[in-house]
Amino acid sequence: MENREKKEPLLKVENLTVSFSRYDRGWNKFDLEVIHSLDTEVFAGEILAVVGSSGSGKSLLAHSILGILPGNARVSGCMEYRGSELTPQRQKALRGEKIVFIPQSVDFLDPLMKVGKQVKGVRGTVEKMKRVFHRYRLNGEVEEMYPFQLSGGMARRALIAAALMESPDLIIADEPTPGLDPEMAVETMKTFRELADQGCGVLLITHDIDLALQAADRIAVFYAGTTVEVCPASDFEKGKGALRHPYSKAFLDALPQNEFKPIAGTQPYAGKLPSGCLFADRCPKRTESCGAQIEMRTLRGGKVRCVHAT
Ligand SMILES: Nc1ncnc2c1ncn2[C@@H]1O[C@H](COP(=O)(O)OP(=O)(O)OP(=O)(O)O)[C@@H](O)[C@H]1O
Ligand code: NI
Repeated sequence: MENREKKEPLLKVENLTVSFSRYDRGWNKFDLEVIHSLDTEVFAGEILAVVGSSGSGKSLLAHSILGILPGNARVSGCMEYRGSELTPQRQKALRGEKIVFIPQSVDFLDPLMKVGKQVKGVRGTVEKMKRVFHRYRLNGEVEEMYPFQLSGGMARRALIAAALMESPDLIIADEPTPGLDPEMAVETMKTFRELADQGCGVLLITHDIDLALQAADRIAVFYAGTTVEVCPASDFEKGKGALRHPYSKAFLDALPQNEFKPIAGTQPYAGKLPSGCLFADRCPKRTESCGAQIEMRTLRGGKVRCVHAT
């Protein structure tokens, strides 16, 4: 990945903003901005893990790229795939074929269609399906079952299997491992690594930082709907000192395997965001300069959105 800077990314998201129209108690319409000035890049051959607390905008980023946001969502900013704009037409043409999605919710399975048919999809072959079924320990009977007959773990494996039936260039996996036994979770990461080594780009959204560290090349940290840090995965392994943003450091400290020390306060609500740094009210380094708009900047081989990071 040394030449990454010189290469063109497979996927580029720049200045993405997503808002939802809502109605308040007086039936006045207002916009709730849930993603703000978000940038992400995924290169061919790499796994980028996206981490961050619940509600930080990870799934909405995935849905924006795929073009599957609900009708009341408004999107602005720039998304490019292989150097040209990812228009709704292109999203539709690429979705499920060159850009595959492993959704966070197993509700994405069609309840009225047999699992085998769904996994095989339109273009898959029976032979390939049998191979993928075998790899994900789904036996022949599962083919004939309907989603409601599957356990949570089986449904999750079926979603992964369905994505692997295609020959994707970009895989977007939204929390693919909860409900899987550890062995299957490792198998899934192995599959992603193999696909990345063959030239795919993988955007892996996860709460499981250990798993992310095992698999990912780079890590993007989200907070309250924006990217606060992007860095090589090895920086997370080195520990707090190698990280750049105070939130990334606090996130690492809060993990059970570390100090298990939660950060005081809560992530700000989308309707009540502060004007400058979104983390300022919980940040030990806060000063007056945090009240201004903070841009992402390059620092020590990564990127950070903080004026104090060194
Ligand atoms: N359809 C919607 N209408 C209004 N707000 C929404 C909608 N979908 C998501 N949001 C809000 O957008 C924010 C980001 O949601 P998102 O699902 O992307 O979070 P996430 O990082 O994936 O969280 P989790 O780790 O829990 O999956 C949340 O505050 C959520 O409440
Ligand atoms: Ni999510």
